[in-house]
Amino acid sequence: MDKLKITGNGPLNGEITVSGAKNAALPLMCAALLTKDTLRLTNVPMLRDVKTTQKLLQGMGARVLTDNVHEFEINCGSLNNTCAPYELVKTMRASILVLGPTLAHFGEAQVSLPGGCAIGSRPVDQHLKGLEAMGAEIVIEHGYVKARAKRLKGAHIVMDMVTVTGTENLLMAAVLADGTTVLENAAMEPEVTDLADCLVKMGARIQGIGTPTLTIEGVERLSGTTHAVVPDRIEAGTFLCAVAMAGGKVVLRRAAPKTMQAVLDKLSEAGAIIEAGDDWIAIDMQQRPRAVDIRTLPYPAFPTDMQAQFMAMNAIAEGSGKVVETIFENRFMHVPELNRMGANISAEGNTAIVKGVAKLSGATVMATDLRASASLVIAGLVADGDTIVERIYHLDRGYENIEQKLGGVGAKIERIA
Ligand SMILES: CC(=O)N[C@H]1[C@@H](OP(=O)(O)OP(=O)(O)OC[C@H]2O[C@@H](n3ccc(=O)[nH]c3=O)[C@H](O)[C@@H]2O)O[C@H](CO)[C@@H](O)[C@@H]1O
Ligand SMILES: C=C(OP(=O)(O)O)C(=O)O
Repeated sequence: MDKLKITGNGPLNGEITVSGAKNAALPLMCAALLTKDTLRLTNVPMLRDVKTTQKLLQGMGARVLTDNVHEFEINCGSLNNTCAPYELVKTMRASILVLGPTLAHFGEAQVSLPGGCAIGSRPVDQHLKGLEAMGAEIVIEHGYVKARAKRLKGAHIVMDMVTVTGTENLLMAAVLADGTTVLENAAMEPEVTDLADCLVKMGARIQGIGTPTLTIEGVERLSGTTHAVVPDRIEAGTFLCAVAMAGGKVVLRRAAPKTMQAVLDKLSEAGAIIEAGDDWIAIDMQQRPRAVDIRTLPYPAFPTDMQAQFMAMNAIAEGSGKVVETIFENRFMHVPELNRMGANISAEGNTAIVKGVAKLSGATVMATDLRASASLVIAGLVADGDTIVERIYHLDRGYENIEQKLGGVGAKIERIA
């Protein structure tokens, strides 16, 4: 299994191009299930999760053409199977995103229940509750969600909590429903907005995009379109943390600074000089970072997907920072691994206190989720000696060419097969 070897190598300088967002690309690929026409997506990141979604759609009978760089053409005109099997769902929870569009377009869907994962139990009750409110008959049998509805009906749905994929699933279901659906307490994440914008281009009628109340007037059919995936704010944030830790001056190209204000504010608070234009962000860091307090919350507040990376930054910062994780109940797996590298972090419940140390020391570490793995990679950039990050298939789920991108700005990082 591949590993990454990272050798602490001083400041980072140069430019990095940000990829399209994983968390936007996956629902957008599933949106192709809503039309018989071709959906053409550009700026798709080449990631393991994208390949898994491709396999999932192909297994259902979709035709998927890709240049294997960043473009996909997906046509679900001859879909012959409405099932998402356990073998694929277990490797990628986002597979649940086929449920809403498949049910809405084909009148039935079977999706393996995703189950828990390393960061939490992650139930999908809100997805199911919303679809039932729209008239779907749902049973759970043999580990599968089996849903049926001749045509979904518009409904007024108030979600119990802010759920990103829950909002996306119900939005994709509602666009083809009979009548008007109101989704309240909807997620406002930029990836939800990106999906909604693409659906509108396909002919959907959606009001309130980017707000917590989405009003969707169902239409009879949607058509194909071309859509560019929004830049990945989490990948961009990860690189900014790396520079905040290692020092240096880096410009991120093809970024979307408007989608990451909370993260940019925290980096400024840590002492980084941040400048940004429409599609670029420059970071200049010439000092040791100052520790910052963070509390994860739904967008536009600080994202849970950046919590581990900020924990790594706090680990070598001046002072101490309090990190509160309010989204997932088990998202501190990086704590013991960072401590193995010499960090001083104590965690209890959903709160971690990070006392900054002057230096980390390289070690062999591993993580069982994506962002935890990313935090270990950037910690390795500032540790003495070599850090070996094992089990990097997690990283490959969400980062495109991370070793080339960081290597391009001066990091010493290599993949060991
Ligand atoms: C593919 C994708 O976009 N993944 C993102 C998405 O995950 P995902 O959409 O799975 O996360 P949610 O926003 O749904 O989860 C938020 C919280 O709600 C809970 N919940 C959710 C649905 C539900 O039916 N019942 C329920 O209890 C979850 O367990 C969690 O505690 O948003 C998360 C929160 O920003 C991010 O960390 C993930 O990177
Ligand atoms: C938790 C994440 O992804 P997923 O929802 O795909 O597990 C993530 O991107 O950090």
